[in-house]
Amino acid sequence: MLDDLKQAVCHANRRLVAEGLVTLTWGNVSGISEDRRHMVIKPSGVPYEQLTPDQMVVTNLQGDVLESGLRPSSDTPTHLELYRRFEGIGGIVHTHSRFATVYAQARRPIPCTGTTHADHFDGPIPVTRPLTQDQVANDYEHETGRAIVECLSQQANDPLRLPAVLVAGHAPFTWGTTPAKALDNAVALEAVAEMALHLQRLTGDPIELEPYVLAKHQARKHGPDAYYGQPT
Ligand SMILES: O=C(CO)[C@@H](O)[C@@H](O)COP(=O)(O)O
Repeated sequence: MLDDLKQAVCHANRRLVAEGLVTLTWGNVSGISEDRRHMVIKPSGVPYEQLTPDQMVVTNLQGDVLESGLRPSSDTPTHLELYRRFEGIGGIVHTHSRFATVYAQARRPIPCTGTTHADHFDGPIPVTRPLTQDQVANDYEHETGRAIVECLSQQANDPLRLPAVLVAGHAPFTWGTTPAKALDNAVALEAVAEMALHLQRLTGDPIELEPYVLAKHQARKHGPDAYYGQPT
């Protein structure tokens, strides 16, 4: 069942290590089936180098495990909240990559300081509201997902044009139309977080990119007349 998706999700999880985005097992990648009835996610706490496609866990969108002898990622309910709310999302990545996590734990958005950011993210990367003690005690991972959904719903931007959020006190989530694209966005997020922090140290304050340069970089890469890269 879902062999191609299991392959893609397993490959993206192993890429977390290759891209330097994870320490120990602090991260996970999932993907959703084309009919949006099933999610495939890595098993919880298994070292990435040991992961194989047949160990990937298949759930329905209510979170019932349909296939695998292993427990799914502890963040499964968070991924599911996002898939249920945003139809365009096909893959999700969670990491504790250092620089993006520093911003999440400082509870500060990552400012859009330059064109590198503008190519990937249509504005600053927002931070979720903190969870209450009750939410953490009773339904932690679902509530994390709900806080992400709420944060995105408050943005004017299309979630696929702003494919990242910082969970307050925790770490980043990114997404894309596929698990591989969600992973690319996690790589880009970490790069822009590192640059923003260095810039802030260098200049005292972050320097925000002019909005018209941001708009141009979004349009040339993602707009109807995009000319960045090759036609697909
Ligand atoms: O965020 C955390 C821990 O703070 C978890 O996402 C991380 O350790 C990965 O957990 P899983 O192995 O996916 O259950």
